[in-house]
Amino acid sequence: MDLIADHISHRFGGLDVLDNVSFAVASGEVVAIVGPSGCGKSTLLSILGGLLQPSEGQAQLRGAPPAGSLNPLTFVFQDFALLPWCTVEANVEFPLAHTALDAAARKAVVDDALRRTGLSDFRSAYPKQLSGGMRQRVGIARALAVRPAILLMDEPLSALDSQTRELLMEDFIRLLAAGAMGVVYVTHNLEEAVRLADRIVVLSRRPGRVREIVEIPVTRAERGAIDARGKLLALQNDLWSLIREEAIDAEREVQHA
Ligand SMILES: Nc1ncnc2c1ncn2[C@@H]1O[C@H](COP(=O)(O)OP(=O)(O)OP(=O)(O)O)[C@@H](O)[C@H]1O
Repeated sequence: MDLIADHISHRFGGLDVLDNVSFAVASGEVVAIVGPSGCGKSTLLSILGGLLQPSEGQAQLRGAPPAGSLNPLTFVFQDFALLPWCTVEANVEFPLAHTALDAAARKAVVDDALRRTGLSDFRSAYPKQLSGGMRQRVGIARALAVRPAILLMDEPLSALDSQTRELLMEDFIRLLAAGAMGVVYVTHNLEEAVRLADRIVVLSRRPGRVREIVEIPVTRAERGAIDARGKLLALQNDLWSLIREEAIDAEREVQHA
């Protein structure tokens, strides 16, 4: 199943936030969205996920959802958005509550999501007993439980320290290799973008327009190799040159607001 951003523009009252944004995410593909602060990345993700109706254009899903999918689109948030009074298992099961699955089928789905995220031994723990990285694994397991066609991720690693972020990136690369899930990955972090994405949509300063769509010329499986790392670093520097001036302007604007 593919997700298409089709000429999306959005304004909040008198504030133009997005201007004619178009791109597509095919199944199995990771598309990162980068751009200066306040350029409309989270707004775009909300529109893609159907939480917000755009002023113009549309977000469309094309094709059949994966077998057993309970929801074609699902979100992973920066702050994990877990229910603190529920165990890991109950958090992962939460989105299944209003589905037609019986208890045994729900348990099978939860077990599978916990296994894929390395959480099987933590099923009875509460979020406050877990590190930030483990909490975000719960957020990812909960998203996987609905077997989405497309995962919408808003800065999923930015609340984590750099070592945990590195571990979760490795987990995430493994997880993606196993399936045909498409991903939209909003991030400020250009290193995450070049490590995880197949393509990077670079947005301009607000109102966010597509400045460039950059293809990553190395497969995810090859990105650990030393020469690939050099290529990715060069790409990361190119991306930074592309957005640096606008990032400075956006920063000044935030400070003077
Ligand atoms: N519900 C809303 N009502 C009014 N303005 C909003 C609303 N949501 C966001 N905005 C404004 O829209 C602009 C884009 O916000 P958005 O959060 O989408 O940008 P972003 O690129 O994700 O920002 P950041 O990089 O800082 O996370 C900002 O100026 C923000 O203040």
